[in-house]
Amino acid sequence: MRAAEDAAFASGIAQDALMDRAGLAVAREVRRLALGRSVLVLAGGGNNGGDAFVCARYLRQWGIDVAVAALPGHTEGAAARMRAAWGDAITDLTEATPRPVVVDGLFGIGLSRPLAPDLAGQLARLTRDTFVIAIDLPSGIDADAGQSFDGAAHADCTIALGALKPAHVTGPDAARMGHVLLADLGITLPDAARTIARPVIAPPARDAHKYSRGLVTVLAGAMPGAARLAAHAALTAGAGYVILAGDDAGIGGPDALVRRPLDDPHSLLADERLAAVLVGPGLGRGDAAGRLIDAALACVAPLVIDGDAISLLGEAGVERIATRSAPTFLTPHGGEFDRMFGNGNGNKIDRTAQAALQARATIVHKGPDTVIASPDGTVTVSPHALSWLSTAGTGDVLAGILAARLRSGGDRAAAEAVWLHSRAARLAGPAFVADTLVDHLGQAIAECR
Ligand SMILES: NC(=O)C1=CN([C@@H]2O[C@H](COP(=O)(O)OP(=O)(O)OC[C@H]3O[C@@H](n4cnc5c(N)ncnc54)[C@H](OP(=O)(O)O)[C@@H]3O)[C@@H](O)[C@H]2O)[C@@H](O)CC1
Ligand SMILES: Nc1ncnc2c1ncn2[C@@H]1O[C@H](COP(=O)(O)OP(=O)(O)O)[C@@H](O)[C@H]1O
Ligand SMILES: [K+]
Repeated sequence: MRAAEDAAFASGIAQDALMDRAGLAVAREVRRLALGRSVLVLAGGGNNGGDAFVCARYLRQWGIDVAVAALPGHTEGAAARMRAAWGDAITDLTEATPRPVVVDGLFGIGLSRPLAPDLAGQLARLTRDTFVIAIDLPSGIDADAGQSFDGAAHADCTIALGALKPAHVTGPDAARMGHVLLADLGITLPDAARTIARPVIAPPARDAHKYSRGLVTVLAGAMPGAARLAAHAALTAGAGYVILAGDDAGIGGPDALVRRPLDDPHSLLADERLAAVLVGPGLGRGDAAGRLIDAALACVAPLVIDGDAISLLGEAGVERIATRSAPTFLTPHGGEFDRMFGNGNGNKIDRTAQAALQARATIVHKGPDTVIASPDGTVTVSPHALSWLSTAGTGDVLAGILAARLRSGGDRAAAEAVWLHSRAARLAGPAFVADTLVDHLGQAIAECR
């Protein structure tokens, strides 16, 4: 964001003009959300405070009852000019009284340390039982989502300026922001990371047949129900032909699934028509599992590695995956990710992007803030999954959808799969069972026109 702002300034946009855009964008939302209630604007000493003074000035101009409480500020620069342009009463934070709507313009991306306890106390006093609108970020939150600080503010609505920052979409503080709105400041941004969007999925070609649509083989292990769930999801998400291979794979599941024994995995996986192989759901962690993983890594088809297979491969697996000739996709939850890539520093976006480069694989790092990173540097974040997804088996369904999308989705397969999975969860409503997700995939796909 700072680099993008500097580039905007270098191209001739004045800092005051940019701050005016920011403050005006916030003021418009405050006017809309305040519904005639009186407003208290809190302004910090930096540019976040500058935005706050601009916001207060517009609100006053529009006839809204607005008061300002501020921290001491710089004596020069754009923020100081905005403070001067306010030209009205400013109270000290300690003397301010709460109002029904509070605009938090104390700190944004310039926060460099946790809030001091007395400041955090004042903020808590002024924002308790009020409707809080945060400028860029609730004050006290680390924009890079690298760490969580005590005493940070919360908001009912947060207006992200120019771009979403990592903390808006990932990490524990995303839950403190309320509804996040993005204000376009007209700044050109680098193509760093994107949030997920509804994909476009075309129907099969006129001359499609089951193999052209994709033959998917799912390897079953100790808990065959999980593999069956994944295979059923693959079948429903658009694969032409799904083989469920396992010694105990014959019971249950749709009749359209083709069952095969797993006595010779190498020859099973040598089929040139394979669009994808999936290993991991319910695999178990014994010797048999290790042999299946070896066979899967050795095959020349695109490979999805999930669950137990990721845990079994662990750190030593990274190099083995990186040297595969065909594309590899990993779908770890947080624990599995750490087992393979370590519990390093940095936010989830950076860690996942780094892991994708290391393993030369596309990583779908799951959770409430699923991050998809590809070895070509592309990063997509899915920040709004339904928390009802936190139930056993939903990951197996995702792995199956991904395996199905590889043939037609190519580079976009992982984002397609995550979107369809998330959408199916919404369609399934609250408190669903993982199996039910599969029933809603058809509707989710129908929406992708
Ligand atoms: N560039 C632009 O023109 C535009 C920028 N925009 C806006 O600017 C925001 C970023 O502004 P910013 O960089 O000035 O930082 P900001 O968040 O106001 O805070 C920094 C001040 O707080 C201080 N400080 C830090 N931590 C502290 C703590 N715990 N407790 C106490 N003090 C602490 C720190 O001083 P320090 O002590 O660290 O030297 C510094 O004085 C951004 O989020 C967006 O709203 C938009 O208007 C578009 C135009
Ligand atoms: N709190 C949550 N909010 C949104 N999505 C979640 C949450 N917890 C888990 N999920 C999603 O549910 C799925 C769970 O996968 P996983 O942990 O592998 O479970 P399992 O192995 O039992 O299938 C993932 O797609 C994950 O992103
Ligand atoms: K703020």
